[in-house]
Amino acid sequence: MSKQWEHAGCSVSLKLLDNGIQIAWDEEDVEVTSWRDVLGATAKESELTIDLSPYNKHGQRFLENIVVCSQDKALVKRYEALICYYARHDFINALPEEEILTKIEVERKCLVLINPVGGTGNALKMFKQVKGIFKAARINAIVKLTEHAGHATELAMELDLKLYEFVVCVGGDGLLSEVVQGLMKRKDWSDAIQLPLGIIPGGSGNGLAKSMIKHVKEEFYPENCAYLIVKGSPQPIDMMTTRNETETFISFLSLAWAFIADVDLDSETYRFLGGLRFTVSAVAKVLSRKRWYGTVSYLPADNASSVSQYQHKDGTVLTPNFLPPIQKAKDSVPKGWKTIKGPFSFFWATSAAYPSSDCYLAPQAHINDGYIYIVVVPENVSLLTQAKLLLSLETGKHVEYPQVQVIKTRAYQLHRDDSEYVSVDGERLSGSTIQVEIHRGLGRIMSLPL
Ligand SMILES: Nc1ncnc2c1ncn2[C@@H]1O[C@H](COP(=O)(O)OP(=O)(O)OP(=O)(O)O)[C@@H](O)[C@H]1O
Repeated sequence: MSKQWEHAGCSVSLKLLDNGIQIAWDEEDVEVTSWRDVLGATAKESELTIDLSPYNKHGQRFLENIVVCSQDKALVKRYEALICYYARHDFINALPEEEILTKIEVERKCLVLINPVGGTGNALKMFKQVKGIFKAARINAIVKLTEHAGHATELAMELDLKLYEFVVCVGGDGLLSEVVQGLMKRKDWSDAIQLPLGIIPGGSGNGLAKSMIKHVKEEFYPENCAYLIVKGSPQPIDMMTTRNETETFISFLSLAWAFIADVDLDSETYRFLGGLRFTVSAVAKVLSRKRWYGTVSYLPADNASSVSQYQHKDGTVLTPNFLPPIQKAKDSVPKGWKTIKGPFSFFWATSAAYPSSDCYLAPQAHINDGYIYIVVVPENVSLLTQAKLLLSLETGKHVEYPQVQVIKTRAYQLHRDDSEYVSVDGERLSGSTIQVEIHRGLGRIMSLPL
């Protein structure tokens, strides 16, 4: 064993293997750190610092480093380049070593938008907690705090798309939604929406961050979300045309009506209660025995297997494939669609498994499977059943109740009394008719393969 390196005063051998970085003190004393936990490396003279992000017993990632030294400075430089490359790329399918070493390293730069008032107002503190992960992965993070509602939309509309590799939102789903609206309002929207986004959960709902982290079997901590961004690559994410008679909105997560939307709205009254406000508002709503009247029509998933990628008409407009013209939607439902009428006890549609971090609403859903999952209870249920259903949302067990229908679709429309609250990715949408159609893989998000 050739020991060209020193670690903590001992001679060691350092090897880059297909399963990770191996440090061996002798034949028996060998330690391998998986490439999955390696973020990068920095050479300084004869010293090589290898930055790692392993996890503790709770699955929370943290920063750690190994420092090794060699008198051979060319070797130190060589290992720096190779480790940085293997930390980002698949080792087995990697380029030959000599090719990696001749590659000119391009600076990785991202824009980080922080909503200082999102959730409990902790987003800035949260970013400070995770920014070392960006540095260790050699990503230059340019930070901007949003100054008012709508600011992220303005920034996304003006953004030079060539400036950043990706844009990270430290805030809730509402902040990411603002960025998406800004990108989609641009003339070059079809290029702009390909700008990869990332999310660190500094809001209240944080549904997208939770859905992504669960898909890749990581635990839901800000550090793990940052890790997912820096170790990840752009992955497709579905987005939805969501429209009423007068406006079109692009959503990526959910539409809540009935019980959930009302609880969300009413909880504002109880803001002084902090995190408890949702529970208090939910209990009050269950006891009120309110039911919601309306009609839901949808295209069954089986009838739509061949299409619903997205189309740009004349290169300018994002055009739905399945939705009927909204003006006629009230009087006729397209052929092959199904309709269910209320009273409803529950209605929540989502394209991700978790529309909110504490609700495992659609266990089957995947953010790029091209489907929307409408979870609906189209009947009156007893107070006890309703309470049980709501309590089982956290674990996803609600889908086992016979009263719960999970409808898989690519397009649907909802008619209901306009005075009733509907929220789309946390934002209010009015109109007595609302139509939604999913566009598979319209956007991109930074993650390990989903
Ligand atoms: N500086 C600011 N002052 C006031 N409002 C802001 C500011 N920056 C952003 N906002 C608004 O805050 C809204 C909500 O933000 P965000 O989504 O980050 O948090 P949240 O609503 O608590 O979380 P979630 O959307 O996950 O439920 C955004 O839609 C945006 O319009």
